[in-house]
Amino acid sequence: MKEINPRIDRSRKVIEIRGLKKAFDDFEVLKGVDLDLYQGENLVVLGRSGTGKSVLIKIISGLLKPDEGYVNVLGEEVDRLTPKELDALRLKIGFSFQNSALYDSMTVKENLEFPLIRHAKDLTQKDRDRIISVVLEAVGLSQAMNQMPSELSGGQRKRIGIARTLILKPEIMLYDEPTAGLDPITSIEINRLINEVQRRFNTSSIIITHDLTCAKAVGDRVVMLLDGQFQRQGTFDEVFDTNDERVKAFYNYNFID
Ligand SMILES: Nc1ncnc2c1ncn2[C@@H]1O[C@H](COP(=O)(O)OP(=O)(O)OP(=O)(O)O)[C@@H](O)[C@H]1O
Repeated sequence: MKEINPRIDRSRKVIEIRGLKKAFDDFEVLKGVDLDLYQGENLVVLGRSGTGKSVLIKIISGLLKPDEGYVNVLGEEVDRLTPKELDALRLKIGFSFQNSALYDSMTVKENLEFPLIRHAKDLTQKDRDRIISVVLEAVGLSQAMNQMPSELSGGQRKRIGIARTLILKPEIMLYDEPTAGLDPITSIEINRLINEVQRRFNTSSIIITHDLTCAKAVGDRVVMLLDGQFQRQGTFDEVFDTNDERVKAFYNYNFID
């Protein structure tokens, strides 16, 4: 069980969502979702496949428009931003998606340099080298600087993917199924890294997962999306301390200790 991060600032919400609704044709995916993410917090969103977790992330990042509701990210009402303002907001959000693949023809260093060249044009080569060293060290892979992605294990590639996301110093990290497809030992390493990123960079994160070992290891707070709404919220143990058969079924099906 994770010890709750003492540096969480509950007076500062980095994401605030109220009454969020989203339907596709007549299929209601989100039916009135309320969510707060506090500065420095790791919030885990649990839910079965198809419950709308990715839709929620896409709405937070402005890729999808809500039908109804209020979505505020880092003080900005996402729905009201111009495309340019939205681009600026997205630079403050780090996306670690399942399919955020590395460029196979580039070395690790070149992969990490790419977002800096694109989005931080004022930096000198010396600045870029320093930032790359810091993030590689943070993910424990300083020695991989000049390797090609094909020479790395799945877990190492995942770490480099997270390093590439961190390189622009995001205020919010969104992790979509961070342990999917990894063996249990590598999953534990990624869970540790998510906590390390929180501690070192003071980021606020949403972690979407079905992996209950991951939820328990990284979540300061856990919410469960069921039937289009957050039915349960609290610490991992609080969320599962219930007689709700749907929640018990999710636990029994997913938890491997
Ligand atoms: N652009 C879209 N058009 C139509 N339906 C969509 C669209 N995006 C998502 N959906 C539907 O919304 C529902 C929720 O999808 P979502 O991808 O958010 O699920 P999820 O909880 O992330 O699942 P998984 O864990 O499998 O990724 C699904 O039934 C999906 O088919």
